[in-house]
Amino acid sequence: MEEPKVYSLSEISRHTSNKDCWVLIKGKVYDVTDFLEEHPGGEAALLEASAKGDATEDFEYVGHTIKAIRMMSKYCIGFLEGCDASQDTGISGTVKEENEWASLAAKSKHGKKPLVSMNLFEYLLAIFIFVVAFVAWYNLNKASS
Ligand code: HEM
Repeated sequence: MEEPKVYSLSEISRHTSNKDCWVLIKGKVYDVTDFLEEHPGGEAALLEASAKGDATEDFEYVGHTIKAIRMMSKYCIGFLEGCDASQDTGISGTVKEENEWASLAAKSKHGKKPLVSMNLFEYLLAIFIFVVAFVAWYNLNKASS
């Protein structure tokens, strides 16, 4: 099997243009030149992250989906020297889920709470208030007839 290529930081820092763009994420080096135009987060985000030296923080801050993580292997060209190539870079643990229906249902696009959101205690309290109100209404009705 072919040995993974190992690059120094100074070598990686020579590839920061839109004609030749590498990004370093969690010790892995990605040649994203062909992906610049397709990147849903825009070309500028990748170029800026590339110029920064280590794009890990920016990449994680965005919170890429599993779909994006799967795409990455296609662009991986090697490792930063000193990084253990056999080690799991752990990127998958830092991303948001691909299927975001559950979280979208829980909060709106702007991070606001949904209009109706109750926990068990609130449910029981609502039922209790309803029962008390019903009993009071029933007793009042009975007394007046
Ligand atoms: C090989 C590396 C990368 C790949 C394959 C990749 C792929 C993707 C994909 C598929 C998306 C669409 C949303 C998703 O599925 O998560 C996305 C969104 C985005 N990416 Fe990347 N990305 C990479 C690196 C980076 C880096 C280094 C940055 C630096 C800031 C970045 C910034 C963004 C931003 C800002 C968005 C838009 C997020 C949004 O609108 O919610 N990406 N990327």
